[in-house]
Amino acid sequence: MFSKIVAELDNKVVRMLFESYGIAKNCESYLESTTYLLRYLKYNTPKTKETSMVFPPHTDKTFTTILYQNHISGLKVQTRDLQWITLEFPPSSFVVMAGEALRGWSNDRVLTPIHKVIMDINGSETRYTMGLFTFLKDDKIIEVAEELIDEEHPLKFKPFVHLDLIKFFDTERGRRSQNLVEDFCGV
Ligand SMILES: O=C(O)CCC(=O)C(=O)O
Ligand SMILES: [Fe+2]
Repeated sequence: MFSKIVAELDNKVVRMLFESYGIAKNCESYLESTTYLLRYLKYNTPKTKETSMVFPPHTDKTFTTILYQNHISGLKVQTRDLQWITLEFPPSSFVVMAGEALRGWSNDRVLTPIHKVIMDINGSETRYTMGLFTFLKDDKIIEVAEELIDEEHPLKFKPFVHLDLIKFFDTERGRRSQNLVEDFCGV
């Protein structure tokens, strides 16, 4: 039930995104090809400062990620100008984050932020999160729409299949990459 409601929220956000770029016509084929993964995470309070980073910095390899947490915060996100900000979001709200595949789809207009989880060493409560992770299944081609290409934004990425991006991440070069989509399918 939870995942159904959050998947509906995801679909709404994705529709808004496509509409905002004037390419609503492409949206349904993406939504039809979307597959979802729900994950629960539990973070105990750290015993020492060294163990307070309970999820190291990373980007999600998804199309979109939606996170829901209990009343214990800890998610930190890096902005475009490399500042770390702590996201405080109450249990009645969700965070939507762009994954690497969405960065590719958007011709690098949408930021796929590096994020991490740091638990307060003075805290006494467990943090729980639920994440809904979306992926484009099978051989659905993720392709930059012409509307997203202009002089200021020349085409940056060749068409790709999401699973191939994930397979690339699973290689030595992929894991070391600081710029996953570019290294995988940069023009
Ligand atoms: O628990 C969180 O707030 C973040 C989890 C996360 O970044 C992930 O599962 O990829
Ligand atoms: Fe993440």
